[in-house]
Amino acid sequence: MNVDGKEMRPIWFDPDTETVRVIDQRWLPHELIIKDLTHVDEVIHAIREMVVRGAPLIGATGALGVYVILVQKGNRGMDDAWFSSQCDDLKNARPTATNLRWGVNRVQAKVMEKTSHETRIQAALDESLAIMEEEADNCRKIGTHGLELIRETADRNPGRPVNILTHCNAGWLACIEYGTATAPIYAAHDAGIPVHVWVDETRPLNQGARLTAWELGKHGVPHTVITDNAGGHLMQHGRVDLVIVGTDRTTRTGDVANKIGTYLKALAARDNDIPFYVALPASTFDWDLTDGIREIPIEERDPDEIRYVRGWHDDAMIQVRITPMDSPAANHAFDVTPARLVTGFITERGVCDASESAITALYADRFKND
Ligand SMILES: CSC[C@@H](O)[C@@H](O)C(=O)COP(=O)(O)O
Repeated sequence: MNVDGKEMRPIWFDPDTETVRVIDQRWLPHELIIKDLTHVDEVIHAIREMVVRGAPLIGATGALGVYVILVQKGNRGMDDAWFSSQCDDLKNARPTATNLRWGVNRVQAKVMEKTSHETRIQAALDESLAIMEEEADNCRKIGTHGLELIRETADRNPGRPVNILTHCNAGWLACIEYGTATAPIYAAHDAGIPVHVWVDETRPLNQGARLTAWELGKHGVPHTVITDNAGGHLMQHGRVDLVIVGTDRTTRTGDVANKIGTYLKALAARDNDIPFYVALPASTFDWDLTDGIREIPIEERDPDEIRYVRGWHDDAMIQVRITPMDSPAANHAFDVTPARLVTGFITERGVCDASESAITALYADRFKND
C-alpha cells in the first residue's frame, strides 16, 4: 500500500542485506519504525509482543521465521530435532490465529524435502516469499468478491455512502496487501462507490483507533472512530449497512474466532437485520475443527494491557494507569462468533454461506483425499 508516496508492506525480505524487515506496529500511527528480525527469538518476540499482528501477517512472519532459524544456524549442519523444536517455539508464539501454524508447517515441510543446509535455506526463503505473494493475491481477490456486496448495497441506497462497521484491524497491516475486511472497502472506494467506515477503537490495544484509522486515512477512505460499545446504537438507528470483519481462525463449520468484541457486534447485527460478513483467505480456515467455542484456543494476554493505556504526548510514547492499583483485570484477546450469526464468508474463491456444506463445497479440492 502507498504510505506517503512509498509502496510499503508490513513485512518484506531485503535482498541486499538478506534480512527480514517489518513495520513495528506498536508505534503506529505516531511513528513509522522499521525493525530487522535476525534471530528466531526476535521473530517470536515480534509475534508475541505484537510488533507484527493480524492472522495472515503472523502466518507470513512465522514462515520467514523458519528461514531465520536456518540462517542463524549457519553452516554448522542441522540437527532435525533441534530444527523441529525451534519451529514448535515459533508456532506457539501466539495460540489463536491458525495462520501461524499453517505458515510454519508449510515452510518446514519444504525444508525437510532438502538435504543440504544451503538448499534448505533457499527452500525456506522461496516458500515464504511464495506464501507472501499468494496471500497478497488472496486479499486482492477477497476485495474483488466483496466489492460486489458493497456495490449491491450502494445500488439499494442511492445518494448516500454505504456505512460499513469493522472491528480491530483486518487491513493491509494485518495481511500483506489490501487486508481481508478492508480489501472490499478499498476496492469499492477505488471504484468510486461512496463508502464510510465506522472503526471500532478495539480496546485494549486500540488496533482500530490506531491502525485501521491510519490505513483508511492514508488511502483517503472516509471513516469515523467509535467506542467499542457504540456499534449497537448505530445499528438501531439505521447508520450501519454492513459489518465486515476479519478472523484469526474459522472452523470448517463456520464458527469465527476474531478480536474480542466481535461476537457482540454479530449479536447486535442479527438483532437489527444487518448483514455480518467475515473476510478470510483459505489459510485462516482450521479444517480440523468443528466446534469453535469449545475447540479454538483463546489467547489471554497480560492484564496490564487493560490496566494501562498507551498514548503519545510531547513526541514520546507514554503509559498511564486507569484502574485502581488493586483491581484484578482479565485480558481475553479473542471471542468466537457462532456460524449461525454470520451472513457469509468473503474468500479468495468467492462468497459463501457460513455452513459446513457451503465451505467444504467451495474448497472441495481440499477435501478430495480426506
Ligand atoms: C486480517 S486479520 C483478522 C484478525 O487477525 C484481526 O481482526 C485481529 O483480530 C487481529 O488481532 P491481533 O491481536 O491484533 O493480532
